[in-house]
Amino acid sequence: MLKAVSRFRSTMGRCWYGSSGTRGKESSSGSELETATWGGSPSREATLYVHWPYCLRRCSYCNFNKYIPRGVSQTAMRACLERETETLLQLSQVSRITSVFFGGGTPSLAPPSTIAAVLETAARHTHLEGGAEVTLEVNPTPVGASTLRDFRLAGVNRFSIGVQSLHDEDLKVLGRDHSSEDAMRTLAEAQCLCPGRVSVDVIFGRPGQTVESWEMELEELLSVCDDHVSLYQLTLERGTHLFKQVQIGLLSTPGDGIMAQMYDSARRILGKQGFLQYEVSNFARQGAVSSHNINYWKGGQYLGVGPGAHGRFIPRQEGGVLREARIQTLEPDVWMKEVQHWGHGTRRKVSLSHLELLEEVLMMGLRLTEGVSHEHWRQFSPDADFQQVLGGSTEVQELQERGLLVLDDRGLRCSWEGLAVLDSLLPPLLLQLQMHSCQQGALG
Ligand SMILES: C[S@@+](CC[C@H](N)C(=O)[O-])C[C@H]1O[C@@H](n2cnc3c(N)ncnc32)[C@H](O)[C@@H]1O
Ligand SMILES: C[S@@+](CC[C@H](N)C(=O)[O-])C[C@H]1O[C@@H](n2cnc3c(N)ncnc32)[C@H](O)[C@@H]1O
Ligand code: SF4
Repeated sequence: MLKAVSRFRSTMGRCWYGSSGTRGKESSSGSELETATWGGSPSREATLYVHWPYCLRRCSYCNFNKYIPRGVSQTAMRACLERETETLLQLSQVSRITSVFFGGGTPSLAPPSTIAAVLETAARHTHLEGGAEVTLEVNPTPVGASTLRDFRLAGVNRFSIGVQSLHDEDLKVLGRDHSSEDAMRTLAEAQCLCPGRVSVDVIFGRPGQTVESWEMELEELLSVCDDHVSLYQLTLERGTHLFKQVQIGLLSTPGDGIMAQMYDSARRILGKQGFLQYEVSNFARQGAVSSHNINYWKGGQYLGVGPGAHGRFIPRQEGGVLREARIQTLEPDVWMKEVQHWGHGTRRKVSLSHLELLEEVLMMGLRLTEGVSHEHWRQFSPDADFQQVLGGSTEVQELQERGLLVLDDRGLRCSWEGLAVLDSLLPPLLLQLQMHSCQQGALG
């Protein structure tokens, strides 16, 4: 049986936990090939991700990098975020920031002046266009109308609201500290401030949920929401409270078949309401796609600032020519000390080989409904097109014959059915890519 695509972890997770990140080399010995490969894209451009690591409490399902604040110095935190932004901008020699995303944790707990300060720092050192997408993730509880307005004034022009569910009982199980009424109010306030640029995050596959109740809940949400919806299938993360509750039999989550039905019906309902699916978990109408997240899926450069933030960029100031995968120190107090001392809190950096870069382009790009176009692939792989790389694989051909994968004059993409089982399609594709790369190495 085909494995369903994990509609959460790999959706965003691979943006920065790329497999290649753990296999790359710690050195950064460049090669002509890498420079040429990456040279095809506008490498002086990047997006900026800023991680706010604090939350008011821990949701039962979440294993993101977050901490309950105890005596945080807002002044020091702000200074460190500004300093690290400056350092990474200089290191990358990026001249244009095309979007900024404040994620977390709960960045709506940050003082709006801190958000403004980071944006001003970015604008001081690079070209940050007036219309560039600037997203802030918002938890429906702690933020009042005036604060959302303050964030708007600070430069935020897109809000991503963590609604998660419209059922109060389920919100309790998830350990959320807001009600569905709070979520509705926050959503309405956000829509007044940024019409057409408000997104909602919803989790499905919750304990006790049925396909019918999910369909009704989604219909209700779509009657009030704006033009962007992100649907995440609940992932039971080891070490979380929810994981333990399920392990000891206190709660149970729907089985794979039900999860697949929930995903399928959600896609149909969203489609009927005019939402186009543009990625495994993301749907937009009126063209309200998130340009920041699309940059991850299209293999663009990004800088990651703040505790635990991930980045992918070429450190040009150091003479680097290979793209590096970077992760900043996780623990906020330690991260702050490092930034105060060194100007940045990069804990780990590995150079990505050409093959690793291509693997990322494929894994990330196939999450998009449009897939990877020939033109896009050529930017990273000028010497071997899809036919040359994948043509020799009977397994890949079989996926095409079964109608899961499409390779045509537009490029490589998943079919409707294929997108739902993307995790099963990737292994043969990656294997073929690796074999092709080995053959080329042997010939060269
Ligand atoms: C890490 S949170 C940060 C934003 C904000 N603190 C919030 O909770 O809305 C971003 C999104 O990740 C999703 N998420 C986190 N853990 C998840 C899990 N185990 N399974 C599915 N989705 C998850 C939630 O939908 C959440 O909106
Ligand atoms: C799950 S996504 C939700 C995006 C949202 N649905 C939207 O449309 O804007 C956002 C989360 O991914 C994580 N994230 C995104 N980019 C990151 C990066 N570069 N480094 C570390 N975490 C990142 C953060 O935890 C953030 O809260
Ligand atoms: S889901 Fe959001 S609010 Fe809940 S613990 Fe995770 S980051 Fe914090």
